[in-house]
Amino acid sequence: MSLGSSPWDTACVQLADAARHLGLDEGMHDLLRMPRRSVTVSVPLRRDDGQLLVLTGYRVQHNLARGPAKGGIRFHPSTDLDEVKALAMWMTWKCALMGIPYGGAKGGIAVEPKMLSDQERERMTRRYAAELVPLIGPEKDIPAPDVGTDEQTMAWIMDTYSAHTGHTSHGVVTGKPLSVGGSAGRAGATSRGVQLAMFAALRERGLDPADVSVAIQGFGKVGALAAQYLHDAGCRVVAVSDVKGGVYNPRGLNPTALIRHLARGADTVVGFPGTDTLSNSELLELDVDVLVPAALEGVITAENAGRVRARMIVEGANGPVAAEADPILAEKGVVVVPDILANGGGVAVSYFEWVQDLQAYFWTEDQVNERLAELMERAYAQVSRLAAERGLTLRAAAHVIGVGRVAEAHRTRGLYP
Ligand SMILES: NC(=O)c1ccc[n+]([C@@H]2O[C@H](COP(=O)([O-])OP(=O)(O)OC[C@H]3O[C@@H](n4cnc5c(N)ncnc54)[C@H](O)[C@@H]3O)[C@@H](O)[C@H]2O)c1
Repeated sequence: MSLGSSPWDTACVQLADAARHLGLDEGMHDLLRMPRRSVTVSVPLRRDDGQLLVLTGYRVQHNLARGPAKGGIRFHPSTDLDEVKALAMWMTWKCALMGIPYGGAKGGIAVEPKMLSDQERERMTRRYAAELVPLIGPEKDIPAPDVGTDEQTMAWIMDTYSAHTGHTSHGVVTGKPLSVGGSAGRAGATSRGVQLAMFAALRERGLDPADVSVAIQGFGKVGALAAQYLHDAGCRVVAVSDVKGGVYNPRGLNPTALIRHLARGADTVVGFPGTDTLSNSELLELDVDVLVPAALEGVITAENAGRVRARMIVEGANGPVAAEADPILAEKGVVVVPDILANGGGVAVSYFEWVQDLQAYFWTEDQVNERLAELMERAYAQVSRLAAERGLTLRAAAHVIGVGRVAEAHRTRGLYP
């Protein structure tokens, strides 16, 4: 397969590599590539000024062999079916790698949520959720937050679904507020997982996490808390960015102060006192020990991979490294801790949330964090061991494990009819 740079191309190249390594036949490879269901819905929205705006929404259930579909919902202007298919495929391998009983899904609406009022966002979310009612449910497909969505979005989806089914259904979404069946520890879970994966990779190479410098692209739900946790653990977070640009201080930033700055109403990290401004592309090429892309996919490509100076990339985002960039990074000796491992903490605690919802019995934050650490450390150890045994990159090993488990589930279940 030729190397491409779209998210779907990248996902297909990664699957093809794993399929080759596992010796899967062409039929199984096709079965694993094709999304099980792809739905495109029209999302008509009455704006506050009375105008009608018709948006396009998607939900892709990539694979259901290991359990109900699981994956986030994204509100972003560049969301399209190609992107959602890729993100859904990565969810399938991620859930399998993390050892949790889910298939993979993803959804989204092509929209800039910041251009909508709170009321418009609520009406849009509820209409989209209503279109998905026949598809989603605690035993069928369980959405969660992603780029441009949050706890409140999940509460609206849960409420809309519950209104349609006639009873309160906590387990239909995860990443909910605590007041409606959310889990302690979910908000920080992806970022904690990023930290756990990063520290495991550093320690394995004899590096002390407290000695490393880090640059983080994306200062949203994943990036901001990753900055916070890494800073608290002693790392020097020298640069962070958002869609408007980045800030840099070689002596280290104070993520707590930056988060407070945004909470007080600033709409970007750019201009934060005591920092220099830098662009997103400059951030990706900084001379740091660890780079954490935590924004969108495809930011490291064949064009800029050669200029990456970080020794390690820990993928907080899904698909930030295009397939064509992977061999360039490997050649340079850059260790890539891949998305399906590094950001698997989010879906791990989503799984815990769903388990708690189904049992209507809730855990403490310490219990959640302890079990998250167990799952992350187990997945990291399995990937690292296979990579060492077979001379694979961490990404290839992670895919071999994830894809292999899904293929095994298909073989065990057999084909209907
Ligand atoms: N939220 C989760 O639990 C979770 C779990 C696993 C993986 N992820 C992945 O992590 C990534 C970030 O998700 P999030 O939930 O933090 O989203 P978010 O919407 O909370 O934050 C996204 C951040 O990226 C920035 N951004 C957007 N477009 C950008 C661009 N073109 N260049 C630079 N920065 C840009 C935004 O300004 C914001 O700071 C995504 O790839 C998502 O799929 C999220």
